[in-house]
Amino acid sequence: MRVVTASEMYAIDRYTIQQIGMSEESLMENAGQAVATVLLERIQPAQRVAVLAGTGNNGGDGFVVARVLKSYGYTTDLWLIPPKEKVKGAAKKALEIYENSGYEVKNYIGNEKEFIEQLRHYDVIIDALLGIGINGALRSPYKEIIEKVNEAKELVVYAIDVPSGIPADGGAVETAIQADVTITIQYPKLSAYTFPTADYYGELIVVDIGIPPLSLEKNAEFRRLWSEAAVARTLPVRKRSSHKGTYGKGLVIGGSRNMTGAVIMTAKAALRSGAGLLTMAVPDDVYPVVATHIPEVMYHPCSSLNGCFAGEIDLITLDVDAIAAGPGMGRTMGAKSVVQKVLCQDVPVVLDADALYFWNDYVSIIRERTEATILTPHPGEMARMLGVSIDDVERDRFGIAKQFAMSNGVYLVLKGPYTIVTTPDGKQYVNTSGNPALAKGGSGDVLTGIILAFIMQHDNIQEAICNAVFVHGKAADALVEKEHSPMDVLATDVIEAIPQTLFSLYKKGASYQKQR
Ligand SMILES: NC(=O)C1=CN([C@@H]2O[C@H](COP(=O)(O)OP(=O)(O)OC[C@H]3O[C@@H](n4cnc5c(N)ncnc54)[C@H](O)[C@@H]3O)[C@@H](O)[C@H]2O)[C@@H](O)CC1
Ligand SMILES: Nc1ncnc2c1ncn2[C@@H]1O[C@H](COP(=O)(O)OP(=O)(O)O)[C@@H](O)[C@H]1O
Ligand SMILES: [K+]
Repeated sequence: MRVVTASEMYAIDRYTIQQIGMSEESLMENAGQAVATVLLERIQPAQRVAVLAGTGNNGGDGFVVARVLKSYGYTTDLWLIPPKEKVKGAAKKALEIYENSGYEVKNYIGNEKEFIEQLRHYDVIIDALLGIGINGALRSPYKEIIEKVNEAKELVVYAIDVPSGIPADGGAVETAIQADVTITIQYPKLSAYTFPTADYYGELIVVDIGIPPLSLEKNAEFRRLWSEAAVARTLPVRKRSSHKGTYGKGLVIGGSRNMTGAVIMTAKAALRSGAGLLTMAVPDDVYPVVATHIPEVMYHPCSSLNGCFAGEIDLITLDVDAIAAGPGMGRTMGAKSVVQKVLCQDVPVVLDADALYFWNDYVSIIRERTEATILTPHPGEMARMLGVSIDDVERDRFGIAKQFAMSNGVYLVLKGPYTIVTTPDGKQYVNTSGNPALAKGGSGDVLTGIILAFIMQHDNIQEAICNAVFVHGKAADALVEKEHSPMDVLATDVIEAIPQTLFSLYKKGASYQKQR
């Protein structure tokens, strides 16, 4: 499933109309019919429905929906919010068809009191007020209407395309429809995967209105959801002839006197995710503490300074296939020196947490690297690396991630709900698993371990990273689906949930894997 911006959606519509030859009216009819098909499955015939329609084409979709619901015998009122003469183009045509079918329009203007009075008699509201064409702050009377609808908590609200009032590409929200369900036309918009806008969507359903894929290819950047089916299809299959070396010799670098747990979790997660051989490089001051935890791992104690890395690490002797550095490493000159040495190795490198702290001192080395560099900042780390505020990052997660990954030639994992993986050539993948149980210290360390293990086992780095991010979130989902609340989950629980998550994904992919 691809994800688009508002301007891409307009370009797609234009191309479909002008180059492919479908009429705007037929697209609107398809949109309204597709939305109505979903509604007919969900709304009970006894429920009273109000369709609230605005000036633009979102309102146009609403006219089609109201006509279909009425023709199926549903008790439906169509409330037209603007004066009728403001409705233009395809929407005007859809309104004419509605009226020619013998159906009545209720005008909001002049009947504001009746509208408010009626509101409490409805069961269902179809929000066709504003779509992706919203511009600036909400104007009257939309603001008041939306506030009234939101106040009526017993109403079930279905929004068409986007909840009216939210910016389609994401950003700050002042007033917007709080939908129970949003039925999005053809492709989900960015705002469904950024916050605070995503909170207004409720359940998201995407309906196809028959736009040919060529219109998308010609007019939209590559941005897609990475879902369970994609993971099941791309998880690597272990060959019967394989041995531990087949699945990579990984190195996890981290730990310091104040933070011994992070690196242990990274290493455990890597082993649970299939790393063939794993070595942990830790400051020798903390080695005795760390070494008691994982019998399967090998150790490479490094010289310490005050419980942290002194700066030396013998990477030549270690001879590894991939490295993850950062968890619990501390922000010392010694740690910086170790990371610089790591970046000079010709193997894929994952940098997380403290290894991102001296970003400006690494940029020039990273840009020269030929093997993959994978950075996994959370929004706070991303903001610091860019010298902007966290709000700036959150407002434009997709844009910022793309610009950063392309200009530095890195794979960027911008974490958070709907983690975005961006490749060095700017392709973007939105993760669909995970829940707030992961909002706890240590979650990121676990993810780093899964990524390390997966990049050693997949042939394709993008698939490896996207699958790792998905498995991490899915493990947390599995925990809260049974036995755990979102409050009590520990990062170590997430590691323990990796086996069942991989088991279920492998089962789902089994039929596909047999065919290969
Ligand atoms: N071919 C197409 O373009 C299709 C469009 N579709 C629908 O059309 C929608 C986009 O249509 P439009 O471009 O007409 O945009 P909207 O339906 O979002 O309406 C924009 C209009 O709303 C008013 N408006 C804008 N900002 C406002 C504000 N802050 N406060 C109050 N009023 C404001 C203005 O009159 C503006 O012209 C999509 O979201 C989708 O629902 C679908 O029918 C499918 C086909
Ligand atoms: N509300 C949430 N929904 C989904 N995933 C989340 C949520 N909060 C955090 N996560 C995930 O948990 C991880 C947290 O990483 P990070 O902030 O680096 O944690 P830490 O540094 O404490 O290990 C990321 O993978 C992030 O995507
Ligand atoms: K809407």
